[in-house]
Amino acid sequence: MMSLLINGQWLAGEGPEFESLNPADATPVWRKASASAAQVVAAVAAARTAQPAWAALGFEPRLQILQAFAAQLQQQQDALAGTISLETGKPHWEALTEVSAMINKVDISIRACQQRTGNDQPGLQHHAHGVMAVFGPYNFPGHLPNGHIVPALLAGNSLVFKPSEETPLCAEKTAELWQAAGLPAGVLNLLQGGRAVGEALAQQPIDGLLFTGSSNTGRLLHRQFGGRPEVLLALEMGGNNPLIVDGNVHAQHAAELIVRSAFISAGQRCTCARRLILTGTEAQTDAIVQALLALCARLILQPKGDEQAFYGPVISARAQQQLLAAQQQLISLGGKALLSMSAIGSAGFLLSPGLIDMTGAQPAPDEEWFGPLLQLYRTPRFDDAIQLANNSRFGLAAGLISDDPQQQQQFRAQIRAGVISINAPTAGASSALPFGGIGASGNHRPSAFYAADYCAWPQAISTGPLTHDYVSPSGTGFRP
Ligand SMILES: NC(=O)C1=CN([C@@H]2O[C@H](COP(=O)(O)OP(=O)(O)OC[C@H]3O[C@@H](n4cnc5c(N)ncnc54)[C@H](O)[C@@H]3O)[C@@H](O)[C@H]2O)C=CC1
Ligand SMILES: O=C(O)CCC(=O)N[C@@H](CCC(=O)O)C(=O)O
Repeated sequence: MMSLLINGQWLAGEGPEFESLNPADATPVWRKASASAAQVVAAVAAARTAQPAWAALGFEPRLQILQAFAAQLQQQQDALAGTISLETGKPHWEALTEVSAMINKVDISIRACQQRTGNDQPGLQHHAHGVMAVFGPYNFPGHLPNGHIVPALLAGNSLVFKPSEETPLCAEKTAELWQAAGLPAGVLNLLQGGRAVGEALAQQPIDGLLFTGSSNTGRLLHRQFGGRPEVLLALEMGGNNPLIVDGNVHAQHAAELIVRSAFISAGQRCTCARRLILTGTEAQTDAIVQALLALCARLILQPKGDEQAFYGPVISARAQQQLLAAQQQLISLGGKALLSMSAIGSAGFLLSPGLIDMTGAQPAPDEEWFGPLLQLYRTPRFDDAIQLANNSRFGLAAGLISDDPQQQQQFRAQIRAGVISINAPTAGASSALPFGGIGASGNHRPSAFYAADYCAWPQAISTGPLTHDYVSPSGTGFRP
């Protein structure tokens, strides 16, 4: 069965078979063969051959193909959302917002490319890097790889896309839409497979690697790229995101923002809040906790991508077990389960939300647990809350819920995170702004609006009239 797209041809993989499952009931969705080492080499060679003509085509014709892709997405919106929902377990309404983000990415990338790396400024032009590899995560199998693919193609690069092994069908459907949009053969190649295929691709003679995924994998890639400074490496990684809440705010409003920050997508967003830090008096923090618990009790959780559900299952049995083990670890460190996260149903990987009070417990590991597990810390003083929030090796997202202008000002000045929110959910970042973290969350190559920057390299041009004046008779340093 055809699983790879190389030089415009759908081919059967020659590596080991693997499958993706529907997280709602653990039934198989996609089962095909991964790419062999030789097919990885062939995909990069196809991209290398196709790239010069793609770059030479010019900005306008490339832009038209991107717009045709957006039109394809528009036409297939419901079907693609169905595939995303099937393979990730997210509710259909949420998968539809993911496809909308993919559509909007095209116009935003065109604006970003013109503003940040346009060729109409005197003395400056930009060139594509050449062949870029794109590695995608499972949580947004459409939108997040698309956030690299669209700007990279617009800039004139050719690509080899290696999606997450959890979501091969989403990638296959997206690649079909690129073909239908008229993208020339070899400009976007698709390789399916897991870690082995990723490692093989990273070792190829590519010009850039655009990665969205976990901090551990990003670090491995960074190590693998040691000694290859000429290869562009853009790493978008995870976070251990704090959300500070001032005890003076309306408890119900705070609870709604906390739930949207921590539990959207079953906590499977890199921007989800992981550490809730409540400041204020005991009575104030108790009121917020009570409102939060009451709201969590009203959450609609469905194993299948139900239209009504707030969130669906986590991606796999392994993820589910890791999250339950993480909760156990927090409890063994002295955490109190105010809401115990537990597996729901006999099939599928649904988890109820968890809230563990870590106040006074031994320090929790500074890890990203990618699911609906929220740690709670109470501290009376706002200064301490900021310190606690910054006490992480990560620096992706951070939130503040407070009406106090002074607290807002202090938060803006002192918080160490690339994506911050004030009285808004931590998740749901804008594509029209830069998106990336500091510390262990990235390598200072933010994506979204700034993706244009890592998709092209600048060339400064000096021009002058061709005269003899450079070596003038009166010029310093020359004999008349
Ligand atoms: N900062 C950001 O923009 C975002 C970050 N993420 C992060 O992604 C993670 C969830 O996604 P996952 O799919 O679990 O990430 P992951 O790191 O397991 O996988 C990402 C990609 O890298 C590949 N890969 C894994 N090991 C590899 C290796 N040794 N060499 C080469 N390639 C390898 C995978 O097959 C996949 O295509 C979370 O940590 C989350 O925070 C997710 C969304 C956005
Ligand atoms: O990449 C963009 O266009 C903007 C960033 C974005 O969409 N972020 C999303 C999802 C990322 C994640 O958390 O996995 C968000 O902030 O919700």
